[in-house]
Amino acid sequence: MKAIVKPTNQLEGTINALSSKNYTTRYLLIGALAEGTSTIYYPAHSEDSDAMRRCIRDLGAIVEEDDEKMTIQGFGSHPKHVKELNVGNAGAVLRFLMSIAAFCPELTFVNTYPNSLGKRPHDDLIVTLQQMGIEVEHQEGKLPITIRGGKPRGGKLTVSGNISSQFLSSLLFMTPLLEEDSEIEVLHDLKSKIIVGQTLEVIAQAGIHIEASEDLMHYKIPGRQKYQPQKYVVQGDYPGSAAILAAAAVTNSDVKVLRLEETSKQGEKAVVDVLRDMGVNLTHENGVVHVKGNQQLKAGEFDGDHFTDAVLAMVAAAVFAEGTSRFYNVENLRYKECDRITDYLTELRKAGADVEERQSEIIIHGRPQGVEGGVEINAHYDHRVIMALTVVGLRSKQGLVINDAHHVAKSYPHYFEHLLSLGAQIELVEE
Ligand SMILES: O=C(O)C1=C[C@@H](OP(=O)(O)O)[C@@H](O)[C@H](O)C1
Ligand SMILES: C=C(OP(=O)(O)O)C(=O)O
Repeated sequence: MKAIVKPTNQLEGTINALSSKNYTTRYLLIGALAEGTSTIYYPAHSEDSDAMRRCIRDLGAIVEEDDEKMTIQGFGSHPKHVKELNVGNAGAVLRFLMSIAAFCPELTFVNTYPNSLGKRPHDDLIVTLQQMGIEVEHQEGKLPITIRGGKPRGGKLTVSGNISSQFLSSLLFMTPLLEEDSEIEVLHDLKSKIIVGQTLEVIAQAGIHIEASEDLMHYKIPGRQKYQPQKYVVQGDYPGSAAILAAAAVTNSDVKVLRLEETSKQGEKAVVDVLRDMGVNLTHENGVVHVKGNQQLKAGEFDGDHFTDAVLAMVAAAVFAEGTSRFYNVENLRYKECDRITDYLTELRKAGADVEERQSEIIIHGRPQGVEGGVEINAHYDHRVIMALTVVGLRSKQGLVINDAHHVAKSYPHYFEHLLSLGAQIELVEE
């Protein structure tokens, strides 16, 4: 699908935020790891959450659903001994399930997105699985990956947090099910640290006990624990909503996004403060973010690691700010669906933005008068590139054509529909 994004001066209306992808994948997983029936209310429906649902089904969970909820009858620590799993393009799903695969005799994760997930590194988790006595066959740390498990060992484990927090989260989900107690030490830095809080939150909801140090770098995990089946309610998704809020910020707008809890543990909640710092007129009360955009933004400097999945949307807003903005501590954006620094900036430059990259920084010299546009954008298989470039297109002089825009469905299948309902000028062309 192609998205033809036309200059749009005004956005107005109210939308319900999509359901959180990251909570949905987590609840599906811990539902599968429980023995008994768990219920998830308002689960996300996206390619990534569907990938987790499909994989836990393949591994033996029984999943039923209606319009409002899903029920999952889990397999506990005894997944079905399947030979192959296809996680699509979902990094978190792959990495979370690589540890669970250690309970299977031989399981191969296939490579169906060679140009996206197929390029992402998983070495840091492979090293830890090997510490547990698991044999892993891989292509220099990349897919396809075969895990020969059976009886993973606990004990003293280390994992690097330099590239991704998903490796640590994966181990936190799995180690409580081991026979032995475990201790995990995180080596180097821990990127996207904030999202580990979501992992610990949902694990605790399922009655699992983990002792975490305050800096989230050390963990003590008693073995032989059982996930309890529970009822979970999925909150609204900040990373996806960040793009809608950015679109409202760069246009003349009166836009409300509902279901965005002020008390959420999602790091991307920070976008409310980021936009406020950029001078955007907004309020956040009773789960509603209300933006009254007037196209006047000012530049700022932000530690992007706190809101990793919303950095691209905030950069898109900064393209139209007065002055030079800097998003620092974002090197691990290079290891996501595409290189979200080099690839994203290539597309922004085509659109007419004035941007610079460092190894771990994005610098934007704002153009409050707008950018030229009038070009075709390569989506690089990345939903967040698509969403962010759409924001830029709305404020461009000649619009933008975003190729392969269907990849938006990785996290936010209704993104364009939501923008259209707010009055955005977008034409979708099936190819
Ligand atoms: O744990 C998770 O569900 C996620 C962790 C983050 O990845 P990194 O830890 O690789 O930054 C985030 O970007 C991703 O969308 C989801
Ligand atoms: C990076 C993302 O997801 P994942 O790592 O799970 O593929 C994302 O949703 O932006």
